Order: sequence, then structure tokens, then C-alpha cells
Amino acid sequence: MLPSCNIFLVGLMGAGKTTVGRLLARHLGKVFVDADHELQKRTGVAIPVIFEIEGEEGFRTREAALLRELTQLENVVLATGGGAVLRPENRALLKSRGTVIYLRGSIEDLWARTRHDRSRPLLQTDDPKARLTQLLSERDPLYREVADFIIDTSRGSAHALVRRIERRLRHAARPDTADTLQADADA
Ligand SMILES: Nc1ncnc2c1ncn2[C@@H]1O[C@H](COP(=O)(O)OP(=O)(O)OP(=O)(O)O)[C@@H](O)[C@H]1O
Ligand SMILES: O=C(O)C1=C[C@@H](O)[C@@H](O)[C@H](O)C1
Ligand SMILES: [Mg+2]
Repeated sequence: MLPSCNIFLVGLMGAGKTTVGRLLARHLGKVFVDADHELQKRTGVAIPVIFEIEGEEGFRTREAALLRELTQLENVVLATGGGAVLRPENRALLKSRGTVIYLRGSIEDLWARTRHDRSRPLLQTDDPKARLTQLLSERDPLYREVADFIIDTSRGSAHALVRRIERRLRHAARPDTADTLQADADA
């Protein structure tokens, strides 16, 4: 792990950044911060309202400003917004200020986890599953670009994912140890 001991979770909507991030922070004794929640707390409105009033660009500008601030923290697990990797300056910040973990899910899983939740403005379309598929193909290279490692979230509960992440982090800290990494080689 990098000296700042920050862990940044990236991935698409429904990947489990919030759910896994909260648990992971508790396990590692770090502070959990969720960029989406923080933005809503600061603006006093829900994310769909920001999209409605300021458009996606307005939201991205707020998101980038917040990320500049949150990446200066130490010893946090940060759940980023699903589109945080879109701006190059955000990707540079994430890469330089912590260990970045890409939580990757299959379209079927992401869809199952998001289909009944209307809090994601980008999925308010006639065909949200097709939109999710398009977003994954556009963003997958960007998530990979910033990631120190990838965790496949389509198997295992959130608790099991936390255990897998802990193993990967331990191995990253002591790369000479013979670990059963093949089980996690899900990139
Ligand atoms: N490993 C998992 N197994 C089963 N369900 C999961 C898993 N991870 C998350 N979930 C469920 O999927 C839903 C979406 O998870 P979560 O909100 O954590 O995703 P997210 O990555 O934070 O999405 P967003 O980018 O929209 O904030 C939640 O209902 C959560 O309980
Ligand atoms: O994937 C995205 O672009 C988004 C994901 C959410 O986390 C929120 O940040 C917002 O709904 C946008
Ligand atoms: Mg979330």
C-alpha cells in the first residue's frame, strides 16, 4: 500500500463501492468516505437534482472539485462515484494518492443490483440495461487504467469481497510472500 494508506474504490453503478467500502473501512480501521453521499450532504440535494439543474457537466465539475479535496485525506477508504474516472485529472489524483481497486461486476449483476433503484440519473432511460452495457464498455478501460488491482464482484458476498481485498492488500505490502493469489486473479 502507498504511504498515505488510502484506498480508492472505482467501478460502475451497482459494483458495490458503497457497500464493500463501508465494510472494508471497518475491517481495516480506516475512515469511510463516500463521494456521492458527501456531495449530497454538501449541496443539500440528491444527485438527480444536481443533474436536473446543472446537467451532467455541472455534476462532473462538482465531483472533480470534491475529489481534489477528498484525495488529500489520509487513511481513508473512499467510494468514488461511478463516473469519477472520466476526467483525466481525477484519474491522475486517484493514481497518485492511494491504492485504487476496481470492483468489476458483470452486466447481469450490475443490472440486478440497480434496476429497482431510481437514484442514478444516467439510468433513467428507456433501456437502462443497454445504457449500463454501454457505460461499462466505455469506462472499463478507464477503470483498468487507474486500478492497482481488480476484484471480480460477481461471486461472493460483500464480506467475502472484503476478505479477498484484504488478502490482495497484504500481498501488495509483502510481494515476496507465497499467497494464493491465483484465486483472485480475476482481472
Ligand atoms: N457483492 C455483492 N453481492 C450482492 N449484492 C451486492 C454486493 N455488493 C453490493 N450489493 C448490492 O448492490 C446494490 C448496489 O451496491 P452499492 O450501492 O454499494 O453500489 P455502488 O458501486 O456504490 O453504486 P453507485 O456508483 O451507484 O453508488 C446494493 O443494494 C447492495 O446491497
Ligand atoms: O456512473 C456515473 O456516472 C454515476 C454514478 C453514481 O455513483 C453517481 O456519482 C452519479 O449518479 C453518476
Ligand atoms: Mg455508491
